[in-house]
Amino acid sequence: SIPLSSSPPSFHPSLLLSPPSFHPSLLLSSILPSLSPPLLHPSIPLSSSLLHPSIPLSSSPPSFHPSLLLSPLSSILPSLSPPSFHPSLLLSPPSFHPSLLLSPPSFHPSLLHPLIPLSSSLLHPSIPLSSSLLHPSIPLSSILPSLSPLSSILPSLSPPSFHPSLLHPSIPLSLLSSILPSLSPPLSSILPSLSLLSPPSFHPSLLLSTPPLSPPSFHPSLLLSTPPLSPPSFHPSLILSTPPLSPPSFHPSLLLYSSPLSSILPSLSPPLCSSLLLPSLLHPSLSPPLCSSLLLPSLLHPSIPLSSSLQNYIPSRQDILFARKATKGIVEHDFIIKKIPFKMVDVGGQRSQRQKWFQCFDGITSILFMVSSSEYDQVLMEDRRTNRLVESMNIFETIVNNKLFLNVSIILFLNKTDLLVEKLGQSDITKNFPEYRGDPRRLEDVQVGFNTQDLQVRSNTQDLQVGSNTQGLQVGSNTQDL
Ligand SMILES: Nc1nc2c(ncn2[C@@H]2O[C@H](COP(=O)(O)OP(=O)(O)OP(=O)(O)O)[C@@H](O)[C@H]2O)c(=O)[nH]1
Ligand SMILES: [Mg+2]
Repeated sequence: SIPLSSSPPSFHPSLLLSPPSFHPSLLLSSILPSLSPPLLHPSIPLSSSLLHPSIPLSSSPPSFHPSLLLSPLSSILPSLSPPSFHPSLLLSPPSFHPSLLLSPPSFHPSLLHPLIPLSSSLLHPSIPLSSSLLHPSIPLSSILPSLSPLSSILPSLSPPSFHPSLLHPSIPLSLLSSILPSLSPPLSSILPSLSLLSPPSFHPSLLLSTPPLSPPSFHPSLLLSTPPLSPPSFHPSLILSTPPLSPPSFHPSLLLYSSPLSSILPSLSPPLCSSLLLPSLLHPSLSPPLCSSLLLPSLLHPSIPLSSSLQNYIPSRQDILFARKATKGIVEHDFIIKKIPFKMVDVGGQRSQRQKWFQCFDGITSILFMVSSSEYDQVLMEDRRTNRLVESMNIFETIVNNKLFLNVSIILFLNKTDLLVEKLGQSDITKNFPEYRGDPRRLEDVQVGFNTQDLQVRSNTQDLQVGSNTQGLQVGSNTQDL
């Protein structure tokens, strides 16, 4: 039902064609019902039996020949709008080969493209993964019973047929991981066989409910493996480590809510809400700037046409607060306070952004260093082995002790106190910081602990002066208090 012409530039059919992961039958079978004209032209003698997953492909090759795709194509070409589709994609030998129809690995994340309805048949005919699974407002627990066949299917599927990508990021894995142990056979017995299938970027250990995955510290970005994602070219296929595809406008960080979603997704418990991956952002019909910064729960349900629900949308203040857009590049803000001009330079904190910092260091008078105090039990998106707070402390230590900044005032903000308060009751800080000696449940203790002997950031010349106030905590630079 979504016109193909609406798809550029984020979607490119070549994504669907790259061997060996693409399987045309999977694609066509899933979109045929919704795309009658122009993709499915009656004059294309592509037999439907070829397209239906329930019919073994092996039975169809005799009746299929690529030339079947060629002749009638000319009649539909005019209706396909470049550049999102080019007939050569269908014709050129490297991209398409009939052998792809015969023995491909059977799943590719491009099949998850929003243009393609995520139907159960798309995944595997026998997996009743309904599209409603994608809607976060529907408790997964009510659907999970129907997932139970997963456990029985896993062993029986031949290796190419099952792929961890069945765990689409839109499915909160933390939910799955809490349920899967109760499945029979247990996940742990399935995992060894998964490891046989795993492409480089996936490791079954990601599925285990060890710290990174257990709520509230689970974050779907952990599924994206350790190699840094290089914005702006994220595509779900990166999860499977196929060569990076480069649609221009998508980055997984766009998907990450750092604010509690519980208020807008009341049926999900807060820890899970805080880190949902939402597929709606993948939809190319979302136009910037909405596409880059906003997510609407109403957009998530596949039955709601994205284009229509967006038409009259005006973001509320709450929507804007919930938005998350990672800073890329260097963003300057000029403003005047009491006739004094200020220039604020905002840089991104992700590892890939840090090499840009040095460009801004000349002539600065002050550094505001932001650290999420609530992330003491979380790991980096770029490197799931590194604790976020440890990473922040290390960078801060480097900055604060750098001779370049001898006369630069430095303010350390430990923000997200609200999340810290929520988290202290649930996640013991001593698990990540055994040297911490205070009361792990007392906010004041933990806040002071960030700055005193336990978690202190020390200068190499003298201890830092530490102050605290009701708003937050400040740490003086090694030359002056602030
Ligand atoms: N709950 C809560 N959320 C906060 C707080 N401060 C910031 N956030 C949220 O944290 C998310 C990340 O904030 P950003 O301003 O994008 O963080 P950043 O440090 O600029 O991130 P980069 O640009 O990637 O370096 C946003 O969704 C903010 O709304 C806070 O004190 N409490
Ligand atoms: Mg930023």
